[in-house]
Amino acid sequence: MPHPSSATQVSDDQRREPILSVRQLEVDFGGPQKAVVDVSLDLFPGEILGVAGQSGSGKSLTALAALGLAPTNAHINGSIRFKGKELIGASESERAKVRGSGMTMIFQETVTALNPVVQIERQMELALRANVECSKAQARERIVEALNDVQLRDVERVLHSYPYELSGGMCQRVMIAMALVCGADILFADEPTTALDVTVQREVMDIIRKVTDERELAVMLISHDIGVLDEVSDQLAVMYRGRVVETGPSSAVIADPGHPYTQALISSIPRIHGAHNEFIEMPQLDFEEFEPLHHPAREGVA
Ligand SMILES: Nc1ncnc2c1ncn2[C@@H]1O[C@H](COP(=O)(O)OP(=O)(O)OP(=O)(O)O)[C@@H](O)[C@H]1O
Repeated sequence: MPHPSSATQVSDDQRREPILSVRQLEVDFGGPQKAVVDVSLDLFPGEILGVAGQSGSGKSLTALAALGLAPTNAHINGSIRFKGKELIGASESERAKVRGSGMTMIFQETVTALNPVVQIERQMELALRANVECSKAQARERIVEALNDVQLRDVERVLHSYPYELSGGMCQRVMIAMALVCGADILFADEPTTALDVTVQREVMDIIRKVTDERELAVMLISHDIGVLDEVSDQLAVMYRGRVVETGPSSAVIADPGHPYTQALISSIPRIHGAHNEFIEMPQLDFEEFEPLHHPAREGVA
C-alpha cells in the first residue's frame, strides 16, 4: 500500500500542477512497431509514480526521452513539459541545464554511474558545483546533509571511500544523495533495487519514499515488479508493448485491476501465504480489444 503520510502531505493544489507533463509521447526507431506509443503521464511534487511492465515495454525509454537522453537514432514526438516549459525541440544546452539541476536518474547499476577511481566526496562536490555556485565549505555542508538524509551511517568514512569500498545498497544511497545535493526536482529511478537483496531493497525504497516526502521530490519509479511498486507508489502506470494500459492511484489499480495485462502482472506477485505463481504466462493482447483504463484520482482531485 502507498505510504500513509503521502496522501495527507500533498495538497490538492500541488497535485493539480504537475511538474512534468508527458503527452502522447512516441519513440520510434523505424521498426515495424514503435517502442513507445501515445504515452501520457504526469509527475507531481511529493509523489511517486510507479511505472510497471515487463522487459521491453518502453519504461526506460519513456524516462530517457523525458531526460533528453534517448538514443540518437530514436525519433521522438509528442510533448514533454517541465515546469510548463516544452522540452521536445529544446536545444541540447537547455536539456543539459534541466538535467543538471531539474531532473536526474538513478539506475540498477550504480557501478557504471559512479566513477570508480574518485572518492565519494569529490564526486558529489563535482556534481554539486557543476550546477550550484557555492564555496567548498558550503558544498561540504550540503553533501553531509544529503548523506544524512539517505541515512548513511559513518558519513566521514563514506566521504573518503571509493565506490568499490561500499556495498550496493550504500552506493544506491549515495546516488540518491547525489540527486538531492544538486537540488533536483525530479528523480527517475530505473529498477534501483533490482540488484539488491530483499532487505536492502526495502531500505532503499523506504529512503526514496522518505526523501520524496521531505524534499517534495517528484519520482518516477520504474520496475518490472508491480509488487515492489505497490509498497511505495502513490500512483501506478502499467505499460505493455510501448503503451500505458492502466493508470490510477496504486491502491485502486492493485485492488481492482481492470486490464488483463495488469491482472496477470498482479497475479505474478510472490505471496508469503497462499499460492506463489512463479511462472505466469503474460497474455498476448490485441489493443483494439482492450481500451486503456484510467482509475479516477483521489476524491477531490481533478
Ligand atoms: N537503440 C535502440 N534501437 C532500437 N530499439 C531500441 C533501442 N533502445 C530500445 N529499443 C527498444 O525499445 C523497446 C523498449 O525498450 P525499454 O528499454 O524502454 O524497455 P523497458 O520496459 O525499460 O525494459 P527493460 O527493463 O528491459 O529495460 C524495446 O523493445 C527495445 O528493444
